[in-house]
Amino acid sequence: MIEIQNLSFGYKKRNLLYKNLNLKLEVGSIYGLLGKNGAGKSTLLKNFIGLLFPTSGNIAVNGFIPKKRWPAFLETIYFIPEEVYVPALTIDGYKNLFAPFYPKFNDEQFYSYLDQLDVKDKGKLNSLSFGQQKKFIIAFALACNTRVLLLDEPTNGLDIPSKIKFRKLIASVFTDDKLIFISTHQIRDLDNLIDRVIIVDNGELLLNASVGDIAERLCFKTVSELERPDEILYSEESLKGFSVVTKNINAEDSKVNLEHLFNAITEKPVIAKAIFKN
Ligand SMILES: Nc1ncnc2c1ncn2[C@@H]1O[C@H](COP(=O)(O)OP(=O)(O)OP(=O)(O)O)[C@@H](O)[C@H]1O
Repeated sequence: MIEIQNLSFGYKKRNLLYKNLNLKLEVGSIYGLLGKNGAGKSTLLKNFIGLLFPTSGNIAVNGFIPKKRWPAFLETIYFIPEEVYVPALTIDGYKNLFAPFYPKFNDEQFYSYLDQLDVKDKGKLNSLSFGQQKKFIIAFALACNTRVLLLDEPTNGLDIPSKIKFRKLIASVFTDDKLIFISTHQIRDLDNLIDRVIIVDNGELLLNASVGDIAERLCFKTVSELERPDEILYSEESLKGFSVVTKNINAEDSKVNLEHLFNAITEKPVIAKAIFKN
């Protein structure tokens, strides 16, 4: 579990990126953190893992204060940064060196995930391509079986088949006692994977809601004409008319379109906040 109370963070004290952010993330969910370039997604993840420290406020992850970086904390969490680093070691060499830090590391799963992601043993890891290195780290991270898994732009550098395999793998390893937190601006890669959406913009939390809740409060549909513009949070011309996001006044069933949701929330943050209040 991750609990953030009144978090303020800035790379410079006088220029805060986050101001008084409050957020509670529970195990049993796959969260998608969405935000534009520079919105502060990576910064937030680095605060969770203790690579950056809050300017003020508190963060507790699995009951620990991340900035203390106690071994008992670090064995409960795995962070895959956007740019992964692999040393000049073989797959087995890497596993033998780093797996002992994670008590729940599972060898059999590790090799199976490597196989599923099509990562072949070709000598030293640093001679693999960027995408292969990333898939190697994903396989290792999943085999660690940590309670919290933080992934920063995990699909960057992955080809299309690998993105599909990644999604399948995440869905298959997920259990109710885990919290998976995926930050990305490649929204389509999270389709059908996440069950909670968090949107940040300008250091502000604009949305923290389950996909079910979003489908209850908003309606995603195609209309031939834009009849009541004031009820529309977002519209986009499409082949059959307009794809729109509206308030779900008539309790219609619709599938959440993450890309349109993101545009609706970031373009109309005040209206969106009012819709998702309580
Ligand atoms: N080490 C740093 N020193 C100073 N400013 C930084 C540093 N790292 C990031 N920033 C700034 O903080 C802001 C948030 O950056 P961050 O990398 O968290 O955004 P992001 O949402 O992950 O972006 P992207 O989607 O492009 O990866 C940006 O304005 C960035 O320039």
